[in-house]
Amino acid sequence: MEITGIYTEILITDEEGLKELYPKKNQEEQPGLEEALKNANLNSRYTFDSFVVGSSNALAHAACVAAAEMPGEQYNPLYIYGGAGLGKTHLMQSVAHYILQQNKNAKIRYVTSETFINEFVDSIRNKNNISPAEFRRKYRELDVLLIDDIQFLIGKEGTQEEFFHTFNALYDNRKQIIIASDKPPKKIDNIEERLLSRFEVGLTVDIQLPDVETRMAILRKKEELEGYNIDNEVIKYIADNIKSNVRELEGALTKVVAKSRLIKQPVTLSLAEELLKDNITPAEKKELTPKWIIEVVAEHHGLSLSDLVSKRKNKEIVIPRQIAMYLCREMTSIPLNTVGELLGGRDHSTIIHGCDKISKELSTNEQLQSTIEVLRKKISP
Ligand SMILES: Nc1ncnc2c1ncn2[C@@H]1O[C@H](COP(=O)(O)OP(=O)(O)OP(=O)(O)O)[C@@H](O)[C@H]1O
Repeated sequence: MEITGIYTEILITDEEGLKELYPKKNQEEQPGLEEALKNANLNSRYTFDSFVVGSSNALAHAACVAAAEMPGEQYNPLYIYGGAGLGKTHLMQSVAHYILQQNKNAKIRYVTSETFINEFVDSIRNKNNISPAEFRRKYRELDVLLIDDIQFLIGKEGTQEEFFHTFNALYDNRKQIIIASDKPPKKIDNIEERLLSRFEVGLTVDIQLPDVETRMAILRKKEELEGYNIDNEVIKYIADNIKSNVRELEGALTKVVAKSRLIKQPVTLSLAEELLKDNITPAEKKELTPKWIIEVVAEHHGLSLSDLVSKRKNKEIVIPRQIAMYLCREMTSIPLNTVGELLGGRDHSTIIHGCDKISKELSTNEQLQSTIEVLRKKISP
């Protein structure tokens, strides 16, 4: 962390452990395809089959399917934008994978703009035995070009010029171009008008943050692909709490599974709570009021507000209700009568009883300790 500025976790395992963590499932490719994927610089796991479609990415997915079925015909260029870790690379590579499945000899290349820049600069310096002419040929003879993180290329004068000509050569020959970026073309700083107008000839689609149903489906898909077997309550917990992007969502599941295998224990809700307490996406910061606390507690337990304040006395509701009482007492100085009113008109002694019950339980119940810790973070990040 001190050196890279990135929070990194290191997992020490052996070959057997690795096989268990990453079983080779669904990775058998037909002969020749694997090599074609490698030559095109593609990750063989990024396919339409492994991509979960939800409302946040449906349009981008449909556009990619159309581009895969009729490359260069309909949406050219296809420009996909959205935040980090939301599936742009996965989706654009799925198009290439699909095309290669139809024709292993299709000339396809996936590059980040950083690689494009480096290769271009190397060719000018005649490094790696590639001349500028060869560099040009390599890109201008492609059937499909996928270029990721285009925002980093804009403004780099020589490279931008080179890219412009590459773009024109491919476009004029009706070759498919797919571009990914963290922002729409118009929002890229210093983008030249001539490049902007070319990007805008095609289709621009965005990918948004997935909703909770899509997050659940993504976790289920990962579980299926990796051969995990995880309880629904754990999947729901992760989907409810890791909202920032899909990369983190997948990382959370891997972390929980890895830990459970290391300690040779099943994946349980309390293990997930314990491990992920620093990863949960904080709720939007709001004023610290009992109403806010009650809302967060209800949402955390998958209950509606009306359930939490109702007269119902089943355990699934009573415990979260008492947790809400306890947190209101611990985190605010609002009179308990007011808390009682907010919790469905309960009297002072009921609130004291609920708070004391949780306090007592906390001294021995580790799962409750970790729930309270997570809730405190969500309430007051
Ligand atoms: N809808 C989805 N279904 C299945 N997996 C997904 C989905 N969206 C994203 N992923 C997975 O999330 C991870 C991150 O996705 P990806 O690298 O494509 O994001 P990105 O938008 O290109 O991010 P960045 O801008 O940081 O490069 C990948 O492992 C990818 O497979």
